[in-house]
Amino acid sequence: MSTTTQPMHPAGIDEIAVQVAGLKRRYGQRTVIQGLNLRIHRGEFVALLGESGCGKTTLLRALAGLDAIDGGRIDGPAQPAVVFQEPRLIPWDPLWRNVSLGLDDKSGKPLAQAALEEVGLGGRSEDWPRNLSGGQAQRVALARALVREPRLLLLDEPFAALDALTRIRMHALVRQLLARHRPGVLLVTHDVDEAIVLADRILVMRDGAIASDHRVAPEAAHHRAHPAAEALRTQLLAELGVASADALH
Ligand SMILES: Nc1ncnc2c1ncn2[C@@H]1O[C@H](COP(=O)(O)OP(=O)(O)OP(=O)(O)O)[C@@H](O)[C@H]1O
Repeated sequence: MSTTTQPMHPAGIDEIAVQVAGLKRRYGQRTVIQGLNLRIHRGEFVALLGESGCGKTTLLRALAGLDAIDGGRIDGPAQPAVVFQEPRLIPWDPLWRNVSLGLDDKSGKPLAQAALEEVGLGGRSEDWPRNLSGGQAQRVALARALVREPRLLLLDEPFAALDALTRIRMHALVRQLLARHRPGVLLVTHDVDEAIVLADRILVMRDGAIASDHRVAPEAAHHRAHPAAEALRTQLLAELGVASADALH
């Protein structure tokens, strides 16, 4: 069973970050995405859940312009910002240069320094990627993504490789950063609780399309044990084919 509702986006936000209509993507004879529709506004945080292999990364790569599409339309920025599971930093460039990649050095360096400051690494701009922890490296990747004030930010499981405490700190940081920069965000994750904590809307992908679209009530995002969070978690796990009791183990 799925609940396909068209939730309201937060008040005052009407600029579209990306709009997808009738998207189709094939690998050889195999159709992975078929007739997918999606709209994300600026300032809106959308999480995408779905069983392994359902096509989440394929969708993200299409939105990122990394892969061609076989049908439909994507109306959005040609080069949105992307953060992957691994930070993908250039080892022989200091942090500021990693963050200002593609910008010219003169204007890029102060922008990169300000972005590093924002992610709590203000004193480290001349340092090297090899000297960073996993969480710090991922903060540099976030700074690099936000330094150009993107209209659309794509996050492909960016916190999956981090330990639980670092992940919680990253969630708080991401919320702060996004409140300031207000891109539209699409987060691919396997973590139902991460989706509830971070997202305004949660989409479940199935059979190559968006099967359901859930608005996250603010009280559910702020309190894990709130009945609204419990109800949404149970609903999402059921849609993903996992009983809630199994998810605890
Ligand atoms: N380059 C490729 N060539 C052929 N098939 C591919 C390719 N990339 C992905 N696929 C197939 O497309 C389907 C969707 O893959 P995708 O990586 O988008 O799934 P996913 O939902 O992101 O999975 P996961 O949650 O496990 O990361 C899978 O069946 C996969 O085998």
